[in-house]
Amino acid sequence: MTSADTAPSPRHDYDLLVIGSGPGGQKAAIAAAKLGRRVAVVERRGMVGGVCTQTGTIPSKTLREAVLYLTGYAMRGLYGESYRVKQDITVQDLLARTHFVIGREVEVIRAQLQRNRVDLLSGAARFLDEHAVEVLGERRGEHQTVTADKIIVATGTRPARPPAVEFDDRRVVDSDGILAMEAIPASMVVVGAGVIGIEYASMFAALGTRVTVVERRPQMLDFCDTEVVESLKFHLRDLAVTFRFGEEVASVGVSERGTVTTLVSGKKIAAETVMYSAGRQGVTDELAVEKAGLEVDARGRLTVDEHYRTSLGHIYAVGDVIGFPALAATSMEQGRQAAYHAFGEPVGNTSAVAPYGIYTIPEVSYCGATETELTEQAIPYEVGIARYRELARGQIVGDDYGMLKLLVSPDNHALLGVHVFGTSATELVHIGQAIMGCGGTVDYLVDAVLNYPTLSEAYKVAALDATNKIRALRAM
Ligand SMILES: Cc1cc2nc3c(=O)[nH]c(=O)nc-3n(C[C@H](O)[C@H](O)[C@H](O)COP(=O)(O)OP(=O)(O)OC[C@H]3O[C@@H](n4cnc5c(N)ncnc54)[C@H](O)[C@@H]3O)c2cc1C
Ligand SMILES: NC(=O)c1ccc[n+]([C@@H]2O[C@H](COP(=O)([O-])OP(=O)(O)OC[C@H]3O[C@@H](n4cnc5c(N)ncnc54)[C@H](O)[C@@H]3O)[C@@H](O)[C@H]2O)c1
Repeated sequence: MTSADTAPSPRHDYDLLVIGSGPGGQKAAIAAAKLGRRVAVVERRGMVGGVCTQTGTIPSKTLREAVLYLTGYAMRGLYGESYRVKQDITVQDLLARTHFVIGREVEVIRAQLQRNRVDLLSGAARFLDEHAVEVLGERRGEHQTVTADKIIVATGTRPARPPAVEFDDRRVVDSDGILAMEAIPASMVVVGAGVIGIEYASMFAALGTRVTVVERRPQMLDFCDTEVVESLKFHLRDLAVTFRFGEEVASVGVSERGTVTTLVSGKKIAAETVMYSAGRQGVTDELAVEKAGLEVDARGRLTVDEHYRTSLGHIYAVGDVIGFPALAATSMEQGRQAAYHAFGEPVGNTSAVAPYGIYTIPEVSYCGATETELTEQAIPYEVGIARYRELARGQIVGDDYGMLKLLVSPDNHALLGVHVFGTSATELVHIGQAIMGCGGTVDYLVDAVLNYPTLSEAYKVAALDATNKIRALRAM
């Protein structure tokens, strides 16, 4: 394929048409507008901000914040196990905050698009040919055809629903349906121990729901540090979560009194609610991609090259619709990079180390390699650990379980991986990411003066731990 055509084309209504206003679509649109291009975004009514804002990242993270605050969970280390901010927490208590944040986020997104002169076209898009898209509005017969030089597909995913399971959005729900719950269930089965399943399992467990997690694989979150996952499992079990690993759901029965989940092994689990979080499916079925000459895979996803181009050089795809890693953070960056590439703007380092944040209770975050990966690749490393309970800030915030682990090369002291478990893990990880991204070594942390008392101090403690071990080894 030749390099991107950068000349504006007066032949089409827009230089760029973006389908979907999630993180990938938003950043693609604004990046192109900043380059002086005529841009439009197509989005369904009531879905501005995408899955991210309406049903995924933002509601789940706001719900988690409300759970942490109202249950007093984070303060129990200081005030005792019976500490609560509110005794009888209702769904209304939890969802009020969520609706408020979603509303504000939608306003921010609309304002950002407006002030960058990006047209927001309301409706569902479908391809007519490789440059023309029809936008179908909510009302019958309401449609318009728009043409564009370049098109970016950012249509995301929706929860995969196994055909054998009857979802009633009341007792048997997915991660969309859970946001419309009428009451906090006393018991719940979570099917699938992926990130979505474990985040919601921990939230409901903190609310006092008896949660059973059923997962087909023998383990959960196996891309994370093993020790961190063990600590998380310990904490969740302490909150009365039961894990059924290596088990598969055979059927889910529903009655007025609740649900019975039958596993292939014959076990039966009674619960008020069943939440399915067993993967997601690309939203391409209404897009008529074949009219543009494109194909999707069995899970509705589009395949792209390293510049996010589909098999057609002028149609790009970004975000969850292209699959792994399927994060809001990576989707935004893919959107920006696709737009820059489409209009010939140089893109920076595309292989920069990216963090992973899992908003369980307690939270988990990491960047770089895990111990398992380094061992498999026969790369030597030393481990430096800091435990929150030995940090003054850890005591102040009442976190006596958190830890930060650095994986360090004994040869050149390069930081190979950073793994954090506990309070503010998803924020703290960025210090390590910055050092890794700039090619720094752990020596910087050994010599650095950090604010005291902070959780960031964990970096210095862990760096000293790793270098002490490396020095001891050298002295042998
Ligand atoms: C419960 C949950 C929690 C999550 N938590 C996190 C987290 O903490 N951190 C994180 O980084 N990621 C998280 N994610 C993942 C994150 O939400 C996604 O990676 C991100 O939203 C993907 O962005 P996207 O640009 O692909 O578009 P999406 O946000 O998926 O939005 C796509 C948009 O395209 C629109 N669309 C689809 N088809 C059409 C069409 N034909 N015409 C017009 N519009 C169309 C849809 O209406 C939708 O609004 C979470 C996801 C879920 C479900
Ligand atoms: N904090 C975050 O960054 C965050 C939060 C939520 C979601 N996400 C993203 O959303 C995406 C989707 O997450 P997800 O958790 O739905 O999907 P997933 O594919 O990661 O996990 C689904 C899990 O369900 C299991 N499973 C499937 N069918 C089963 C069955 N019948 N019985 C038992 N177990 C079964 C699978 O083995 C798998 O472990 C992920 O790729 C993730 O990146 C990110």
